Amino acid sequence: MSRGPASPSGSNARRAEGGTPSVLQSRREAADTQDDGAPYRAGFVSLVGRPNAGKSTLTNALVGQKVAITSSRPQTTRHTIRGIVHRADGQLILVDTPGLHRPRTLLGQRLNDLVTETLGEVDAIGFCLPADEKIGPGDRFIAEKLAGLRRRPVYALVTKTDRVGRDALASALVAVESLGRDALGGEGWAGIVPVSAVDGFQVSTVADVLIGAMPPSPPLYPDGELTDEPEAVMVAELVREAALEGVRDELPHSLAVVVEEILPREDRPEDRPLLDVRVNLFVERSSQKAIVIGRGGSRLREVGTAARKGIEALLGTPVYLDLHVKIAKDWQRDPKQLARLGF
Ligand SMILES: Nc1nc2c(ncn2[C@@H]2O[C@H](COP(=O)(O)OP(=O)(O)OP(=O)(O)O)[C@@H](O)[C@H]2O)c(=O)[nH]1
Repeated sequence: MSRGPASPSGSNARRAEGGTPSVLQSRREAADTQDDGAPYRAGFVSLVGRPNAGKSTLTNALVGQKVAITSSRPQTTRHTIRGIVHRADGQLILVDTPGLHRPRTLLGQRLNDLVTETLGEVDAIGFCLPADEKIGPGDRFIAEKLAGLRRRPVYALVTKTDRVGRDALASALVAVESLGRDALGGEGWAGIVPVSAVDGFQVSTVADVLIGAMPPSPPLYPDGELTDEPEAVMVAELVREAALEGVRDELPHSLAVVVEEILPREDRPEDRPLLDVRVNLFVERSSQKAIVIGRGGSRLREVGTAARKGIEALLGTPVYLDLHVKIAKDWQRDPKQLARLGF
């Protein structure tokens, strides 16, 4: 099973384009126009920034729904997670990258490679710089990397403005502007937008600016599809594998697994995080439910233990796994149920 992040031209993007591998080329051939004559725009955006800069929180605020795992501990986002912003005038596919940092370990080097790879494919980049922290060597390192990708517009998003007063924000903006001129050369940033994902200040302005930077294109994803979260897909696979272990003949295709929620448990000490993972297993008949659960729940406990180990290894965090077995009668023959189960 692949554990790498999905790239912006990954499986779902291809699906939305009817199987064409090159999303970036084919979509430009058929752009729609809105009533006011302005073209509909759609494309890929990557939010970068050092660990804890607020990338995941801003992704959630833009999408309007919790999609990424946020935490006050740095480096929680190991995989690229996408959220999709649907608006009347365009669509943004957000690629949330892990904290870009100076490579110290092999994993760090791998992460940096992934980030650079991702950035090579997007249409615009939002560089998150927290308003309440001084610009440091980590930020300069990232800015220099971005300078190597000059073709993409880079917007400075000055995050967490709710944490500072007016004067401090003004000085932060001045510092960010000069970082852009020094590191990127020329006119520096394509734009600077102060934003707070917590109180909502200018979140829609960030979306306006980024949509304006996208190429004219028809929507790349169907409306309502908010996220293509590789974690959820992989978690579902791990549970499905564990649930089918030893009973494949009895439950050939009758098992659908849906990840309802992956959320960090609140009120945990910073050094002991816990993820709550809630998963539903759908079978077609009560006889199949009995097989999955086993005598006195013994089999379901084994399934839970096996799946939990895999999920913890995947996400790198202790996990509380909550499994529920439900009957969805004849789900394989019912289009409505199939849609609900993600088929
Ligand atoms: N007050 C305030 N806090 C914020 C804001 N945005 C993020 N935070 C907090 O800053 C911390 C880091 O935010 P994340 O969104 O997880 O940061 P990230 O850049 O995705 O971090 P990594 O996954 O480590 O790269 C969390 O504790 C957030 O709650 C904001 O606009 N205002």
